[in-house]
Amino acid sequence: MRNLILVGPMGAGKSTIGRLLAKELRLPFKDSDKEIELRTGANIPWIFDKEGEPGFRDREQAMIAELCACDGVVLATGGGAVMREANRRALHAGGRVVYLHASVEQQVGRTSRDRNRPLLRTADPAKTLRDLLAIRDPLYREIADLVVETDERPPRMVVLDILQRLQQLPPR
Ligand SMILES: Nc1ncnc2c1ncn2[C@@H]1O[C@H](COP(=O)(O)OP(=O)(O)OP(=O)(O)O)[C@@H](O)[C@H]1O
Ligand SMILES: O=C(O)C1=C[C@@H](O)[C@@H](O)[C@H](O)C1
Ligand SMILES: [Mg+2]
Repeated sequence: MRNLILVGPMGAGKSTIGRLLAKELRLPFKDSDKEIELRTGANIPWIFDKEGEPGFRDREQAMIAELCACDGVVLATGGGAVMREANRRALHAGGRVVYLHASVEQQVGRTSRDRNRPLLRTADPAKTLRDLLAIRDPLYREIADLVVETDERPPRMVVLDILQRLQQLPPR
C-alpha cells in the first residue's frame, strides 16, 4: 500500500475517520481541504466567494496531485474531488481508496451545525446533498477498493472495520 485515501460525501466522516486511522496506523494525516486552506491562506468559503467553484477545483486538483505523490500517508479528500477525471486517476493510483458511505439523512445531521461548506448554503441542503450523491456515488465506487458504511456506527467502529477489511484485500 502506498497511501490510504478516504473519499465520500460531505459529512461521511473523511476528516474524522482519517485522523483516527492515521493515529492507529502511526502514519501522518493529510486533509486536502485543510492543506488547500493553509496553502491559500484563506478558508474554503472565501475561496468559493472570490474564485468561484472552478477556482477552488483548480486548487484542489493541484493539491490532490501533490498529496497522491506522497508515500505512507492517510489522506482525507474533499467531497467533490472525484468530479474531475484527473483526480480520480491520481487517487486510484495513489493508494488504497476507501469510500465512506453515508445516507443523505446522516449527512444532513452531521453537516447542519457548521457553515463552512459553501455548497450547502442553499434553501434545501438535504436536496442538494441528495442531488450531489446521485452524481457522485458512482464516481466514488469507480475508484474504491472498499465501500464502508458509516450510518449508525461510531467513528471507532468504522475505523476497526476499515483496518480489518484492508487486511483481507488481494494485492492490486
Ligand atoms: N460515524 C460517525 N458517526 C457520527 N458522527 C460522525 C461520524 N463520522 C463523522 N461524524 C461527525 O460528522 C461531522 C462531519 O464529519 P467530517 O468533518 O469528518 O466529514 P467529512 O467527510 O470530512 O466532510 P467534508 O467533505 O465536508 O470535509 C463531524 O462533526 C463528525 O464528528
Ligand atoms: O462536496 C464538495 O464538493 C465539497 C466538500 C468539502 O470537503 C470541500 O471540499 C468543499 O466544501 C466542497
Ligand atoms: Mg473533511
